[in-house]
Amino acid sequence: MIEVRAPATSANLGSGFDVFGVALDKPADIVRLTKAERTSISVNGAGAEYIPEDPKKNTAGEVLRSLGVTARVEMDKGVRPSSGLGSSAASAAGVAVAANELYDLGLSDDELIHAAAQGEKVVSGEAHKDNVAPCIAGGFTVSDERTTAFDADFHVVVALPDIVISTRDARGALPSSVSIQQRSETVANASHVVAGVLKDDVEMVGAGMYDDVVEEARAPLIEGYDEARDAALDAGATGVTISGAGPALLAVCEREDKPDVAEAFVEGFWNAGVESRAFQARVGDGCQVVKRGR
Ligand SMILES: Nc1ncnc2c1ncn2[C@@H]1O[C@H](COP(=O)(O)OP(=O)(O)O)[C@@H](O)[C@H]1O
Ligand SMILES: N[C@@H](CCOP(=O)(O)O)C(=O)O
Repeated sequence: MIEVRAPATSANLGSGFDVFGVALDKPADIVRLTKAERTSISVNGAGAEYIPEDPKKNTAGEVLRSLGVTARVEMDKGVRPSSGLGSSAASAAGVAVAANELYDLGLSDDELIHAAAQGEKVVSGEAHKDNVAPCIAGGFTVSDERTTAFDADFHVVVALPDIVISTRDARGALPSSVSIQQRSETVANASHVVAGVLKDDVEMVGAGMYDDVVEEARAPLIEGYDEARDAALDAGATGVTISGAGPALLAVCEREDKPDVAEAFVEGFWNAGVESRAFQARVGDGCQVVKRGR
């Protein structure tokens, strides 16, 4: 038996749509794998009632199939599904890492990320790596065919409004093309995010997260987005963006501003008539094997 802690992740970071992602220090899933002749999945915890146990419909089942192994999978969900915090990715990544250990597959992080992304395809229709990559590698990651991981530990606040948005629906809201000017603005902003991570400059990271393509298309799906975003920026956030496909919002800020930003997020959504909760976090490590047994 292998037990893995798989962290929540926040993908995109605005200008890095489908490419950037960060692992968060909390919340997390716990996945437990035991060798078995056929794959079975049991789910409990946050939003378990919305998560299929059919291996063909659960990200974990597709990951095991793509690795050519079977196992009994027990999931304790700490990452609420359809919130924009990589819930489906946490299961996919956690199971990939656990299977690698359980069957001594000797796979690299890039190979595990590829396998986990096949799981994401079951759910959102596309094998995007920007959740599973930071979930496996930890820190801040830049992913296309390959993944580059960076140590990062900047502070964030996450606001979770009482809204549900599936990644598949949010991807359907995107424009089919962008202008040359939008392309160059996005490349510039995304470059500032990477530079800010490398220079440990939270102002630069926050400013670089600005995006007027994906964010503009998805903001209408999140009631209270404008009020919450403006309130968080006024309270000291250096940048605010939709976390993944939403509805969660992610603010980057200095450590000392986290309580004010969290309070501002909730007040901003409240003023728009939307219940929400906010939690303080920071960029953290990737999947970790927490238990080995028979
Ligand atoms: N192991 C899993 N964990 C969470 N969601 C899963 C899993 N397998 C399949 N799903 C489906 O994926 C959806 C959540 O994924 P998604 O819409 O991408 O949101 P997010 O990954 O941000 O939580 C849920 O509707 C759920 O039915
Ligand atoms: N790049 C993807 C990220 C989805 O993240 P999730 O946490 O909402 O699953 C997208 O924006 O569609």
